[in-house]
Amino acid sequence: MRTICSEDHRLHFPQAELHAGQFVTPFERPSRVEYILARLRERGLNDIAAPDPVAMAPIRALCRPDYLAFLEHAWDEWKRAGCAGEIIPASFPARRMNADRAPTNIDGKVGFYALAAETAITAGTWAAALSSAAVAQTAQRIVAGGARAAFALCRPPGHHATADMFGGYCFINNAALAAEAFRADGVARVAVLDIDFHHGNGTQDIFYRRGDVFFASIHGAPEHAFPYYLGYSDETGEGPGEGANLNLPLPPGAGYGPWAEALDAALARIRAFGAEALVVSLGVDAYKDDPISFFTLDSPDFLDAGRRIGRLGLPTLFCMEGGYAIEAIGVNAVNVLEGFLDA
Ligand SMILES: NCCCCCC(=O)NO
Ligand SMILES: [Zn+2]
Repeated sequence: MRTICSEDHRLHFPQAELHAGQFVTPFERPSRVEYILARLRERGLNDIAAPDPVAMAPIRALCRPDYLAFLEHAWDEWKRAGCAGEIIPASFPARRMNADRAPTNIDGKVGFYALAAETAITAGTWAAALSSAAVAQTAQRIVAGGARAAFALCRPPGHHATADMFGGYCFINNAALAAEAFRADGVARVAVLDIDFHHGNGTQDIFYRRGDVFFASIHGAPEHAFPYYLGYSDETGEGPGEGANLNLPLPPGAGYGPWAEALDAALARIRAFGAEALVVSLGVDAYKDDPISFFTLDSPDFLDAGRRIGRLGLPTLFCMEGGYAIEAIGVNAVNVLEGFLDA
């Protein structure tokens, strides 16, 4: 299995993340990639390459133009406005306010395009987000070209990003880009399976009214887990997308038993949907020692999960999402890949 990874992920490493009322070193940090690369090499998965240059047209097709312009120019505008620190959202369009018009003021614009306050933007964030998108695009082309699977070692992650919002450490939705690329390649029905602990609200939002891309997510119940405001089981899609969205929320403390049942349910629905290609939003924050999550999966469970996904028999693109138990992230992420290859 070929892995695609860009060194430019290092351009995004904010000084701080707002967590539990304190500014802490961000959980989503460059060393995550190092641990995964080390484990890939340790397990003989040495086929690791840099991405092709980013293709902007698919990103422009996925994201709203004003949002992309915001991401590209936010840092310069922020600095021109005399803001001393990194960009952190502070004012949001709240209930019964006008969420359709972006302010001119950069502080207002930041909150307009943000879905949460933990994710800072720095001077290098735009370039890093584009490099992560290029990683997903390049890995998708490998699968579209006939490979059984490929691993897009994306950083920053993407599954919380919508067409017009960033947050949850995400800026551009890499998995959605890959699903759209499969569609553009002529794959009639594509499935996105999100096994990150957190609901992939961005991916859901992007495909919610679409019947050609099936979205399934296993995640911490939204009444207890970020992103909180999407991810309920009664969200089943709208219009042409009715029935093409499957949320499988699980309660605090859920272990591999119920999690694997949810996975099997998702895989059965993906099979019934008739998917011809699969994108896996590969977050491993369902791990028992993850610092910001509440499932209790252990490392061998990720091997079994990979096997179950592999038995679907679809061309599969793995897009790295979350996972913050840094010492274990390599084992857990690569276990999914090895389980898949073993299926
Ligand atoms: N309090 C913010 C939590 C962000 C979670 C990001 C993530 O791992 N998403 O998959
Ligand atoms: Zn996550």
